[in-house]
Amino acid sequence: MATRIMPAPNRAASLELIKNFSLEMTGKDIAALIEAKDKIPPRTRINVTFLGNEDLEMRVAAAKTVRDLGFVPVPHVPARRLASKGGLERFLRRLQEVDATEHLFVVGGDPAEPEGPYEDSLALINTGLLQQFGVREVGIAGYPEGHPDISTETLWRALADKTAALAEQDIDAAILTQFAFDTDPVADWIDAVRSRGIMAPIRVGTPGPAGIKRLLGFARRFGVGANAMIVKKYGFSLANLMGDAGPDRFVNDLAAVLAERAPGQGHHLPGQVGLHFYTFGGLLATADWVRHFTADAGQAGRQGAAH
Ligand SMILES: NC(=O)C1=CN([C@@H]2O[C@H](COP(=O)(O)OP(=O)(O)OC[C@H]3O[C@@H](n4cnc5c(N)ncnc54)[C@H](O)[C@@H]3O)[C@@H](O)[C@H]2O)C=CC1
Ligand SMILES: Nc1nc(=O)c2c([nH]1)NC[C@@H]1CN(c3ccc(C(=O)N[C@@H](CCC(=O)O)C(=O)O)cc3)CN21
Repeated sequence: MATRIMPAPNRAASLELIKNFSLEMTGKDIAALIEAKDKIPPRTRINVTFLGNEDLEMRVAAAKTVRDLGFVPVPHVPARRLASKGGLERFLRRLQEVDATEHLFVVGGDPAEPEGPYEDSLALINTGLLQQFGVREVGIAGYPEGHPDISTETLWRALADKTAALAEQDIDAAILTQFAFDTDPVADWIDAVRSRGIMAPIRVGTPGPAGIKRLLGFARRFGVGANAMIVKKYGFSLANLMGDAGPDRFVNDLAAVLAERAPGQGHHLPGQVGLHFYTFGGLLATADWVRHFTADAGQAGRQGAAH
């Protein structure tokens, strides 16, 4: 694929894309969140992962801390990691006790085989339990670059089934994507989602600023494409594996590409698109990066207006 010339940054579009961003933390990032709290706008949505290396108390404590600090908790509920219906109800009840069930992210879960009764996130949505625990919006996963273990056809069918199931239960849906380093697949995937009549808000998974080796490590761990051309386009070179890389180019390029894709040129309106930052253990660095990027884009916009 010829390397597309990246469009000039469109500051207004970048500001539009980054406002109402969401963040992700793990159950081990409570101290980091407390340290970063003054750098994060009030009512920012903060996802709390449910990985194999935390326990129930940590996950509930993290969700409680998010709510207590004035942000909106979005706990992850990975279907395959729940051992029983009772376990799911216990988790949802504990989250409701700390006012953290309004927004959930319901995801399959990385285990190759389910550890309990739920094969996938649709099965969990179809239990009908979510409304009983006050759930108002469910985030579901999207894959602009596909998934290493799941066929693209299966992913499209799952996306359609989940959004339909949530609509039937009168629960709002939001699509949260796997992170990426290349904007072309993301813009094309957004077009494909809208062409299927799925209009749910999309939050594009974006790598927070982190060490290049760490970013590539997570890319490999989660099956995210990161070949030499793409990481160069993102802004770091495989030759130089030291130092940090931030998503400046990714955010500016995606915003500009989406702004260029006016309807009528064979594209669909992108609809509501925002950014979800995977902090990769760098919550404060990500919060700082967002503040500086937003200030710079705003300032450049004002200067531009001044010319
Ligand atoms: N932030 C996070 O925690 C994220 C996690 N993921 C991972 O992506 C995978 C799929 O999640 P969803 O899109 O919610 O799928 P899903 O639960 O909607 O399932 C879609 C289809 O893929 C199959 N499937 C689900 N998880 C699988 C797995 N681990 N291995 C093989 N097949 C699987 C299901 O049987 C179903 O047919 C999960 O492993 C999930 O943990 C994806 C994105 C973000
Ligand atoms: N397939 C898939 N599974 C996932 O679990 C997953 C994705 N994709 N996409 C992106 C997010 C990001 N995820 C993570 C998971 C762990 C850390 C992390 O910082 N782990 C550190 C510290 C230990 C901890 O906090 O758990 C580590 O070194 O593992 C970050 C992001 C989970 N997510």
